[in-house]
Amino acid sequence: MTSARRSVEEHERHVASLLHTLRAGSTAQVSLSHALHRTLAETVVSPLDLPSFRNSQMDGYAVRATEIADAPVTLPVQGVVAAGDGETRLEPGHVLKIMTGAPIPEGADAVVPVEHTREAGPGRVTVEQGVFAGTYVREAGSDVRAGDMLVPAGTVLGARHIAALAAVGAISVPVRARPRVAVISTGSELVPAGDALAPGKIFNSNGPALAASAQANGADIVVIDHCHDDPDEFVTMLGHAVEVADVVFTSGGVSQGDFEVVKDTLQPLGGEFVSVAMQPGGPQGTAVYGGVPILTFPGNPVSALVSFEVFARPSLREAAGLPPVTRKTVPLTTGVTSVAGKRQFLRGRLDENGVTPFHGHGSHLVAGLAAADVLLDIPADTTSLEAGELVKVVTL
Ligand SMILES: Nc1nc2c(c(=O)[nH]1)N[C@H]1C(S)=C(S)[C@@H](COP(=O)(O)OP(=O)(O)OC[C@H]3O[C@@H](n4cnc5c(N)ncnc54)[C@H](O)[C@@H]3O)O[C@H]1N2
Ligand code: MOO
Repeated sequence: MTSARRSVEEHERHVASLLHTLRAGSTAQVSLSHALHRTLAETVVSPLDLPSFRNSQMDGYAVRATEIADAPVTLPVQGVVAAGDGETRLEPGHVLKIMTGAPIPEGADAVVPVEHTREAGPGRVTVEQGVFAGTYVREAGSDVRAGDMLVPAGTVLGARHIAALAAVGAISVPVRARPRVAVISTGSELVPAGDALAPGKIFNSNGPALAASAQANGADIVVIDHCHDDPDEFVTMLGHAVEVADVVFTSGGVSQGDFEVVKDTLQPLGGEFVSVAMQPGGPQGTAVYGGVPILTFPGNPVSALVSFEVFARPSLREAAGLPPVTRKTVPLTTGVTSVAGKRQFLRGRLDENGVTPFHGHGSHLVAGLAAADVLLDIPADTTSLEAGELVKVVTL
């Protein structure tokens, strides 16, 4: 029998302490092409000035501003400087045609855009407007200086950070290691996609869903397996999983039936199986096997995902260096009722008017789960809320 009743908060603390091993904070060096969405483990300092040399912001003519102060002025064109060219020198009394990104010739101090000039016969141009020194010149180091911070530690790398890192020539970056997760779905009724659905059988949805949830929260999936209600098979599978994973998530086999493979195997080995005062996700278990923490989630698909959300997601995100999930407080569009003494996690949809809870509460409603974009978190001591009252929601 289930041994004890726990509040959600107590079980959260218990799981968090069990998963402290994930927070060792190891780092990995990954190539920049694999760094998207990873968390930077150390601050990256720019190894060079950006721009690394003075260059033109416009296609036009490099000039000495004092020589065109009385524009319109016609001057000989000394030549052309393209992007990628090396250093050049502007002779006094001349202009140099210049392209965007090309190095500003020594002696020049401004660029006149081509639109403000006109050709004045072979090799000559008339500059129609004067410019101040510095106009359309991108100074070396005006973006970042060598030795200054480019991207701080703890940044979850997006395309914009990759742009800055690539611009200074970074080949690889130090990132927080991803927690390695094993997912084992249990149940003799389960068949994998592609197999025939014989009478009494169902497709395994928890395995792919838990794996996707873990990946979405910074984890690498190292095992995804399915086990029949067979303790020997389960022990063998678990043994393989703990060799390669930092944490194992199981689903199913934890309540009060005759074939509770997870509970029946792990309880005699010191696993704790409790009833948590929440709905869905009441039957929960934890164990340590081969030194690796195991979280055993209930089998109903909604219960499994809500369990992940409440108990696993915070620790996984912390281990991966991802920011904590934020909760919003929003008004209800319709009233809700709730069971006294249990924290309810209702599925719902959020829009500009507030959150609309779904009315079917069954934990097997997996298609309904797909239609939800938030979970409403109704406190254990609340039994009803009116439309317009505020509730906490967490984005799925
Ligand atoms: N007498 C009692 N019966 C039940 C209780 C209880 O307190 N007393 N609790 C109910 C609640 S609440 C839940 S949640 C479930 C949890 O049961 P298990 O964790 O043992 O899960 P199973 O019995 O293996 O499966 C439950 C349900 O979910 C389906 N399932 C399981 N795994 C998958 C999967 N990978 N993909 C899709 N669907 C899955 C399974 O076929 C069952 O329909 O127990 C209640 N019973
Ligand atoms: O916890 Mo069960 O999750 O209510 O269906």
